[in-house]
Amino acid sequence: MKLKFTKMHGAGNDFVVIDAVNQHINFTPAQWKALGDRRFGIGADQMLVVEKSHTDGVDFRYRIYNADGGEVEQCGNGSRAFVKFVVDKGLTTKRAIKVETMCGIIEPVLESDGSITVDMGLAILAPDQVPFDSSQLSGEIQGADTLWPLEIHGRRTLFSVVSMGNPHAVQVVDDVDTAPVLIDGPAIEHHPRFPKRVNAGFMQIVDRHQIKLRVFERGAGETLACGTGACAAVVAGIRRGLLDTPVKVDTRGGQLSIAWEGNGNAVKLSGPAVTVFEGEIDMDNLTN
Ligand SMILES: N[C@@H](CCC[C@H](N)C(=O)O)C(=O)O
Repeated sequence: MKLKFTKMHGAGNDFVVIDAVNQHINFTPAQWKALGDRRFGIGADQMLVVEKSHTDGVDFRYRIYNADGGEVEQCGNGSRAFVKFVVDKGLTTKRAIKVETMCGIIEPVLESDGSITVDMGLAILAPDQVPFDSSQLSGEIQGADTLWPLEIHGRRTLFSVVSMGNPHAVQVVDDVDTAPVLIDGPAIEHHPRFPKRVNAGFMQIVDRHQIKLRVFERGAGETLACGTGACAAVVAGIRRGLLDTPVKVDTRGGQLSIAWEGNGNAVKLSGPAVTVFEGEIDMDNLTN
């Protein structure tokens, strides 16, 4: 089978985007993994699939597969790429689009200056819904947040746990450039207290409206930017009393902007979405 795809990125978090409105897609996890492979496939942090929604009043369904082939709930940078894709391909003429994801409906808007802002919905803060197993742990209170102590490679590390539909564990570090992201990231991702694994965020506070952030993503490794990771870090930083909305998030691939007015309000994410090239791949040539 020949598959048409578009290669895109949002602040260097890169995607293979597939139109499943006009193509029939039914791939195995091994095929998704093969597509995402940077040597044997196209290469991407995530594969994004654009489908028609069957829910009234909802424009599209958006499915997300990590580079390891697993389907996941949410992808913030991908949601901006998604909007650019459906508008550029003429799949919609709307500028405010309702999109169904595995964890609910998000509402991205293409602004008149071409930038894309996504209403990512509410942050989920109850540990068991992240999901995070906090049994027999005593958390430390900081501001309105509870920090959970976990032992990572013999060091006691304090985490905020936040779900943006997908799970995040955020820690504050002095310097993101020297933080042990590649060493501790896998240990945090697979820590037994996160039953669905977790995305591991390392946040350096620059000032009350700016952070630097690196994220070791579940199922993808360290990426150049993580949209939901940026949302989770800013929510954690505001709850801890370290940040005030809005917050600029500097990642290794570019800058994202996050606004959050506190409990009961949706998290808003803005940032770039870029098309790199279009292609076609013969699925039969993939090694899986
Ligand atoms: N890059 C993403 C998040 C993609 C999913 C994540 N790796 C997970 O497994 O939850 C973003 O921009 O949010």
